[in-house]
Amino acid sequence: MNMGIGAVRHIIAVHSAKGGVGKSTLTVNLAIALSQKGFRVGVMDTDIHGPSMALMLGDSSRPPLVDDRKDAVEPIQAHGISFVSMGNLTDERVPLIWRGAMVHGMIQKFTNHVHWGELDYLLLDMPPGTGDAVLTIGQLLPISAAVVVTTPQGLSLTDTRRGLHAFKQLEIPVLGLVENMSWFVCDGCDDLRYLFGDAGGKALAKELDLPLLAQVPIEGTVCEAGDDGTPMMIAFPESHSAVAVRQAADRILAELEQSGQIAVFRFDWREMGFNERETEPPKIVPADERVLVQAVWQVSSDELGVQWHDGVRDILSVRKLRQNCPCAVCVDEITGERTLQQDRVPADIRLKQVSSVGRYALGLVFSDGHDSGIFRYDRLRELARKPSSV
Ligand SMILES: Nc1ncnc2c1ncn2[C@@H]1O[C@H](COP(=O)(O)OP(=O)(O)OP(=O)(O)O)[C@@H](O)[C@H]1O
Repeated sequence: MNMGIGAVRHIIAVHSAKGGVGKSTLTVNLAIALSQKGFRVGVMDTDIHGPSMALMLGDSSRPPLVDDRKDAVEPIQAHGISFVSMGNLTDERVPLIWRGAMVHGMIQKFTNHVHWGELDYLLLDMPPGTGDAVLTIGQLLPISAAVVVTTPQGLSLTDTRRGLHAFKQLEIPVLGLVENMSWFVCDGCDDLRYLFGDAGGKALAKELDLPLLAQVPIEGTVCEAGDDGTPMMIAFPESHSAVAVRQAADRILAELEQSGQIAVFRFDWREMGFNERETEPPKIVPADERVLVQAVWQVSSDELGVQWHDGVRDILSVRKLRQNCPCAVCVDEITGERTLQQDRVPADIRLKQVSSVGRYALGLVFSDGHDSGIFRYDRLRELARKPSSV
């Protein structure tokens, strides 16, 4: 994916339906486990209301500006990974009570104004729960896949299901569950003891039809290392929890490979001037041929070009797009009937803005001010093949 600045191959969301289950701890340690395998890894702390990355990675400094630019910063480098967190921009002890719109703005800043450079994996420490913030992030970023963290005591089927439903809506595949604080080693006898029996995580995974990627033990060293700013993958690389996190990282890579998941590129542009018709897409085509949409470009003032994964190119008239807007204002949600009167769409309608929505759609803003249409790629392709009347 092309981020505002830099290129990221895969974005992986680490999520939990409930707070306090160790999602941030696992995000950081998974990121380090992946970097120890030789990958270039970044972490974006999207848990804006409760950022903990700066503390866990032991660096609360401000991100440095890129050269002499005022609008771009470098991510902070710590323990072999890059990261940004609100914890580097505000005092972590001050809770942020922000409205959704500001969360949206901050994610855009973390995406467009951070010089991530070339990354193999960008891990997102997601906000807990299944609220708006998760949907917003899923729509703003082309997330390749998600990993769900739970604990034996947090094994709430209903909550986890709700979380999974949000990912399904966003067409983000879930690679599996990681059960944290699942077991411990008995001090006296070295036996493994499961806090609530070893079947909990397995049963939940079975119930949800997801792989159980790892069961991470509860260990004092995890907490200690997190509080000290040196994550346990570095401070205690031979601990039971480090071994389990390495196993989770291996499984994530394997599941990602097996599921055939691919990185999707991100784009966001406003109306631009042009002198001639551009029938060739610009050279922003990712190498992977499975990417559903390889390029989107402005062919002329009233045409949009799309190049698909199979090399097929379509040129869609902007007026036809506006006439076929699928939003609830233009189509009756219950009957499915089009309420927008086709002939009322001006002949000279233009596009003001085009952006990718998550990994599945285009968001279009038209010159008549209409901005609520989300055009799914599959429907767009169908539309391109419909006779041009409507
Ligand atoms: N396996 C573990 N063993 C011991 N302590 C752990 C383990 N995992 C996490 N912790 C501790 O549990 C606490 C909560 O962890 P963390 O902040 O990662 O949770 P979270 O799910 O990200 O929370 P939030 O919902 O606030 O974002 C921290 O003090 C952390 O050190």
